[in-house]
Amino acid sequence: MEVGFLGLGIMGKAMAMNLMRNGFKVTVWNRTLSKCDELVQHGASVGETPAAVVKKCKYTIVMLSDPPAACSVVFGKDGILEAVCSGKGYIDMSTVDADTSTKISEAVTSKGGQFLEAPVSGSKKPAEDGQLIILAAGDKGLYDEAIPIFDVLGKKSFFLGQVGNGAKMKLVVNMIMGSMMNALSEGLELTDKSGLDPHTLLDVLDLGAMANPMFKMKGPSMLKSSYHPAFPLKHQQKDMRLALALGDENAVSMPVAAAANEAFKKARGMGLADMDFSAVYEAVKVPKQP
Ligand SMILES: NC(=O)C1=CN([C@@H]2O[C@H](COP(=O)(O)OP(=O)(O)OC[C@H]3O[C@@H](n4cnc5c(N)ncnc54)[C@H](OP(=O)(O)O)[C@@H]3O)[C@@H](O)[C@H]2O)C=CC1
Ligand SMILES: O=CCCC(=O)O
Repeated sequence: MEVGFLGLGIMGKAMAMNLMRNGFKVTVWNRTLSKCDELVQHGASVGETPAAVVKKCKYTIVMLSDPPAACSVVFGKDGILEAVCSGKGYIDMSTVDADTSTKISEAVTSKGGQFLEAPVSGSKKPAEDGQLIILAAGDKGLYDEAIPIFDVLGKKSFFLGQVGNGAKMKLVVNMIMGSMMNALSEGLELTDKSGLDPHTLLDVLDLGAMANPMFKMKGPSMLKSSYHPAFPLKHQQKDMRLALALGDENAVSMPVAAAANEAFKKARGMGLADMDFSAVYEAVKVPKQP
């Protein structure tokens, strides 16, 4: 099966490579075109523009940073609206809000194309290993056709109904994740400042009901101040912002998430936007006395 892939950041590169390893022919495009080179070495073709990719491929997958990026490849010059038509499937796997997804869906379907949103849970390693969790919504026919793609990219896919539902579910999941990361950061700092060993806290947490892969994986590197990005902090803050807007829309008070968002904003202000989201620990730490 031939698929197009737009967006070769941390996730897109891993996902496109995985598709190629599993026998898919892939045509890639990235705003910074040089990022296509490594994929070309592994057998990918390059499309000069998003429109050129859609023209060539029956299915096009998109994995871009945020709502403005997702919109730019659709509505911009040489964007997919210039090529999408009946018989073309457009699958946006970026994390965006429901309004953005709906706007893109309406534009694609008005040209006769099919649209599916399919944001994912799971980070760089699950993307490399085909172990993502796919939260799809939109055109059920396209979802069924895309199952061979999702089977390679993920360990489980959910079809959640109308466009917007996948985006909302993803934002809820990441809102919880961001709040948990803040709770862990505060716990590590409190342990340290109380004269206890934060490594012991990680051991205790890992043995009890709060044990989880995220604390187990991120905790030790946080204690080394090592924040090589798997999930960039700027994207986690974007997700908190979009989740809080969803809470606003539905009159759901979320003081814990709001406080976590403030910590991610503070971390961005400290220049940590491109570090892993666990770098929020630096924003939570009590400043050392001179
Ligand atoms: N990293 C993770 O663990 C996970 C991320 N996600 C979500 O997946 C999406 C991608 O994440 P990730 O790969 O980490 O992000 P990266 O920051 O690594 O990559 C972002 C991609 O978006 C492109 N881009 C940004 N702005 C524009 C624009 N205006 N026009 C065209 N292209 C643009 C970048 O192009 P360029 O190379 O030119 O900058 C790059 O290809 C995000 O929505 C994120 O929230 C979801 C699950 C896990
Ligand atoms: O959106 C990013 C999610 C990262 C993860 O699920 O580990």
